[in-house]
Amino acid sequence: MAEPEELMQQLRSKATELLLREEYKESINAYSHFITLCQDQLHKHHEKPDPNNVLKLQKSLCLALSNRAEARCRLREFGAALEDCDEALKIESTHFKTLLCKGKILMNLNRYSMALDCFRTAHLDPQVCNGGSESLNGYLERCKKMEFLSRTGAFDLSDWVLSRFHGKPPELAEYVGQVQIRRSEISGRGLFAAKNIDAGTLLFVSKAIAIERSILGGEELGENAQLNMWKNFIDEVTNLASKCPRTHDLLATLCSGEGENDLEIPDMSLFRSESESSCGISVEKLDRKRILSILDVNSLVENAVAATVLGKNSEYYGIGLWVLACFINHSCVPNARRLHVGDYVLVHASRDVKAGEEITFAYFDVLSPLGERKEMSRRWGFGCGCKRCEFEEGIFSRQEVREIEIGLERGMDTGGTVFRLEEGMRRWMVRGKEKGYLRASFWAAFSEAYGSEKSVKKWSRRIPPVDSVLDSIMEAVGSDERVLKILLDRMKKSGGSGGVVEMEKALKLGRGLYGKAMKKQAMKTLVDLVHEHAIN
Ligand SMILES: C[S@@+](CC[C@H](N)C(=O)[O-])C[C@H]1O[C@@H](n2cnc3c(N)ncnc32)[C@H](O)[C@@H]1O
Repeated sequence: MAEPEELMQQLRSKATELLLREEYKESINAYSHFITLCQDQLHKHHEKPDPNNVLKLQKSLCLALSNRAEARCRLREFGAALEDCDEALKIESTHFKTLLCKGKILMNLNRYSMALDCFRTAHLDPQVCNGGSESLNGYLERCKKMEFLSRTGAFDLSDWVLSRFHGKPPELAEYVGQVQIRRSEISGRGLFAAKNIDAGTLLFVSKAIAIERSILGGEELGENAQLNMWKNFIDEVTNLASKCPRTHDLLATLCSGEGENDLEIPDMSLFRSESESSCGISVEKLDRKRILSILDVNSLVENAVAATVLGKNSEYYGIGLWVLACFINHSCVPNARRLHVGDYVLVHASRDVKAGEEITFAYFDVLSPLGERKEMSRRWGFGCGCKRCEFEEGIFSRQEVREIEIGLERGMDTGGTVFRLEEGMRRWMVRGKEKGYLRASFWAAFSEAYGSEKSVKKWSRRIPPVDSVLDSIMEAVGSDERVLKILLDRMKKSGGSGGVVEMEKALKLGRGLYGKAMKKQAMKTLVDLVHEHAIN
């Protein structure tokens, strides 16, 4: 046997063995060596053609490229893996193994319809009849489902919720609904509703670029453990950005805390599932320092106050990056909430939103007074200038409001506090939504006063009915678990499940909290879980 051929034989066996042993890096090296030799041989044949040998070499090259793509795919080096697949398909356009691998890569990149094309072409291969069909059919079916979901946003979590999160979470896919990125009056860019949207409507579903999770030991996660998580998280994102051009370019669209108002408005197509691997704009290469700043400004904690994590217990803490969610600014009168399911975030309207209105999250607890919110937004690195903060600046500077705050700190009767505040609002001519703002700011007093039987009895003639208070808070700050809990407690105390009107109200709150991805029966189960304190 001629020497190069022998070497090639050895390299091929070694590369295959390493691939089977899941030693992907080493396998890639061996395949790369083999591929170079193969290409050299083919080049030589170009000058002195020997059709039989050329065919054999081309077959070997195609298979080697396909296997290297598989190894690269396992290491999540999707960009390079796709290039290998395309090279292999240039040699043999219907190569079964390559089409299967390319389909899997495209699914990982959320390019479902292109993945579907690959699986459909692979289906035409005669190999399908020789045992390859089972896994292919599995991928084909999964991909069809994901393509449909990403196009329609028809997610339904009902069965999983009804089984109280037993079993695997339902399959999700990335989806972008009626939203647009535009210049924001709040700060930099923001996400906006492209049409009128009612409470509970899904705005988008996004898969995390990366997530780092930990189980809480005791009450909290220790400082060291937190630092460690943070470091691992930055390492993972940096590594992914270096391997995947699309991830890199998506990260490059995010703000790093500087020059926010001069940042470009990215095209929405970049966030749709079928977008190209790279966004095509020339961006400066991100270094670790810049990635760190980007993560600092944009990462989200899964179990934050304005989020619900389904299917996990409360002993759990996770930090992650969901790109489209990074364009949502904060408001103390937010209109959107997020639901975490596996590695996906589902963002929905938490109350009715008008076309052109900015979509906003609560970055921190908005059921707290102005001073506390100011402190929390300072920690985030900005001063919030939303309309509620603007209105409350005037109100909180009043001597009477200061006295109420001090009274509360000193343990003043909460029913009395509510009474004083409601009286004050009448005198200061506070009307409509603004009443909801102030009630939300004094939530601690309102929840205690309306949550205690004794207090309700003592003050019921002098303070407004709980329903109108809860309605106004919900209208101001959207749905919140704590508001729902008070409503459910009242329904229970008034005997059983309460009236139809109250149940409808609870379900409406539920839709604002968890979105419409659940049928009525599943929403009832969720609402029950809230009452049993089993969520968050
Ligand atoms: C996740 S980004 C939001 C999108 C950002 N505006 C952009 O253009 O990329 C978070 C940053 O937006 C700004 N921001 C968000 N909400 C704000 C608010 N209510 N007031 C002032 N700045 C805000 C802050 O600079 C914050 O660090």
